[in-house]
Amino acid sequence: MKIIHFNEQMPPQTRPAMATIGFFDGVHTGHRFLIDELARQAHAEKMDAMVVTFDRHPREVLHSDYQPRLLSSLDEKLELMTHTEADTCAVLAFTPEMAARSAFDFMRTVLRDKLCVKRLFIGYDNRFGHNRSEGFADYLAYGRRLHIDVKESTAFTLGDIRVSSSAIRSLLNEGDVITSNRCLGYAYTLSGTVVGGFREGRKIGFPTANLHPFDARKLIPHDGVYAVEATVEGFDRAMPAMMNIGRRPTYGSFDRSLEVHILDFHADIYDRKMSVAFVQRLRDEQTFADPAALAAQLTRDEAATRALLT
Ligand SMILES: Cc1cc2nc3c(=O)[nH]c(=O)nc-3n(C[C@H](O)[C@H](O)[C@H](O)COP(=O)(O)O)c2cc1C
Ligand SMILES: Nc1ncnc2c1ncn2[C@@H]1O[C@H](COP(=O)(O)OP(=O)(O)O)[C@@H](O)[C@H]1O
Repeated sequence: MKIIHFNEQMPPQTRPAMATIGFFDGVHTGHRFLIDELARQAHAEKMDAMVVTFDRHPREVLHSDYQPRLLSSLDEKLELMTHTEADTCAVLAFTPEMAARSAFDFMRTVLRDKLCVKRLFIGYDNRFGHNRSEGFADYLAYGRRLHIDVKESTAFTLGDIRVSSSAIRSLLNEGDVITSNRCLGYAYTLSGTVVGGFREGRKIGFPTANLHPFDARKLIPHDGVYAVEATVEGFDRAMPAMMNIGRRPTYGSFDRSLEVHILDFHADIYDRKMSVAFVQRLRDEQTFADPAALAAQLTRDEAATRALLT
């Protein structure tokens, strides 16, 4: 897949494209359904299948009160896009100038003149252009003037769930990683660096690698204990592990931390990159009478993790 970092000075694309536009947070099953249908049509007509997206969430630039936590960083999104049938992903810097453009101006100067878009698929709930003030009927009318064939795509559902980034955020905020993973089509993952903690873990026989996420904007699932698959830089396979997201109440009250104990593993991994893919939530975080009681529970959590992952 070709990645274009859009800028005003770039020469126009010459290959006619069928495109879709959106933030595509998480590149979930609904996004992939839309992109793969677009690609099928584009390839049948010998056109480029193009995804047009933004480098950051519009709300971040517009300083909106509600800032959604993200399902994917830009790097993760581009990596996920390589697993779709899209030929090209055009990444636009979402700047205040970009936000100020009208939908018509955007369609004319960016989509038609630079990206050579001939057909545009717009998600059933997608809006773009200044203040998101227009709707599908307007895009259709602008498309007629600009010779862009505008199509509306339908909602993708899995059983009774209408898959959307916000629905998946809600599921992760409730700790329902099983349903969120079904909607995503892959296991939700957090990546970061292993940093030092309080050195209590090893005293109770459960050393924990503390994960410091690369992107502070990523969504952290609901507090609690999870079975996860951990991948550590320098080790070639995913390893069964258990993770606590919380404030370690047994030891006092602390900021939220992400602590991962990898099963059957003994190595110093400070400063390494680590990714954890969520598999299942095991329980709430609890306050134990003492570290020995915590250790006894961790032994039970380990057995549950082993039963799930090995
Ligand atoms: C799977 C797992 C579950 C945990 N559950 C709890 C818990 O319910 N309550 C708690 O106070 N600490 C819990 N912890 C312990 C803390 O997350 C942390 O590992 C411990 O305080 C040691 O921290 P340190 O490694 O930074 O010294 C759990 C740890 C793991 C790995
Ligand atoms: N099985 C394991 N799972 C996670 N980390 C481990 C494991 N074995 C050794 N380690 C190492 O031990 C460190 C954690 O030890 P711990 O006593 O919990 O201290 P701290 O959390 O303060 O760093 C990890 O960062 C890692 O380098």
